[in-house]
Amino acid sequence: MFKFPEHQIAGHLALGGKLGPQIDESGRFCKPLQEDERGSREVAFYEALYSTSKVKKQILRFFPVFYGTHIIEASDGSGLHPHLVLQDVVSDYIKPCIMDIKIGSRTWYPQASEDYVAKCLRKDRGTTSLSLGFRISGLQIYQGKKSGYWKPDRKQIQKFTADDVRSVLRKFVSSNQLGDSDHKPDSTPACYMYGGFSGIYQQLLELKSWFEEQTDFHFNSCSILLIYDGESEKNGGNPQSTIKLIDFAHVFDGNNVIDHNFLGGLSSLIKFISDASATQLSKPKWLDAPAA
Ligand SMILES: Nc1ncnc2c1ncn2[C@@H]1O[C@H](COP(=O)(O)OP(=O)(O)OP(=O)(O)O)[C@@H](O)[C@H]1O
Ligand SMILES: O=P(O)(O)O[C@@H]1[C@@H](O)[C@H](OP(=O)(O)O)[C@@H](OP(=O)(O)O)[C@H](O)[C@H]1OP(=O)(O)O
Repeated sequence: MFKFPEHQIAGHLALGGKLGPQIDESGRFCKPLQEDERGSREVAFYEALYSTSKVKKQILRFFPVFYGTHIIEASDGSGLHPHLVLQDVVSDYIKPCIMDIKIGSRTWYPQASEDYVAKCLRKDRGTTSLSLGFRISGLQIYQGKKSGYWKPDRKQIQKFTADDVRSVLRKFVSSNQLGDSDHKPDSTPACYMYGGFSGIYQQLLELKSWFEEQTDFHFNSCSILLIYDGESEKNGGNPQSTIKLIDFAHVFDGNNVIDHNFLGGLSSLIKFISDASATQLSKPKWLDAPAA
């Protein structure tokens, strides 16, 4: 039984009778193949990723597991349609807090048409892509039982300035995240999410060291998802924060050249995250102390 992914925060949505992703109860995320070259490029990328022995397991864990393609009923009622079958990367989280960050100061690619380049350039200039090397495409933050999720709409997110991005990154890990902009986020638990040996910050550094070497792929217009569990954090449990790369419709052969666009954007994001968590990148001892 397929349903609309309630925790989808960006991209094409199946809402309102449109063609979009669907999930099942076994933890699969089925993304419809776009009928133009974007669909075939994304499949080709996943096949290449898993067939090349060059990509180590340590790096593969930053991608959703790929289960091939499957023909299922499309969400728009148009009948059978091929879908990418992926791991639903948020299905294990009770209250997933998610941020979709599109990496790169340019989202167009050299092979694209003039119209497409112009469309991307407009967006890159109109958002923080050009100035910061990345932009936030979507987010949701769990604020507790009473308030539920803070999930700003697409239009609001597209207007984020560099200062908004700074503040949202802090808010993402704050203990009193409120949608209300007058409220100063308290980023006390930043050390849980961003820092620590296996936190988001360390994972991003690991990913960066791969990008400093890999020349097989150029990741145009891809996103990194930052994910943690808002519920287990509140209960003081293991936060299981993670990063996942997604959206490979514009990935091309790297032709033995470093992907400077992605690497630059990723380095900038790391700097912003490091600033957001300020001096709290390593877990202080008092956090390990048993409750009195
Ligand atoms: N494997 C996955 N598991 C869970 N959620 C996912 C997964 N892949 C994507 N998503 C959700 O769907 C959103 C959009 O994903 P994606 O960018 O792949 O779609 P798209 O329609 O190609 O986007 P765009 O229109 O930006 O090109 C993500 O922000 C995330 O919320
Ligand atoms: O509609 P398309 O052709 O699939 O292009 C989408 C585009 O509509 C979407 O913009 P928006 O609807 O969110 O404003 C782009 O997302 P961003 O806002 O993150 O730029 C998608 O990236 C476009 O898809 P693509 O990248 O394949 O051209």
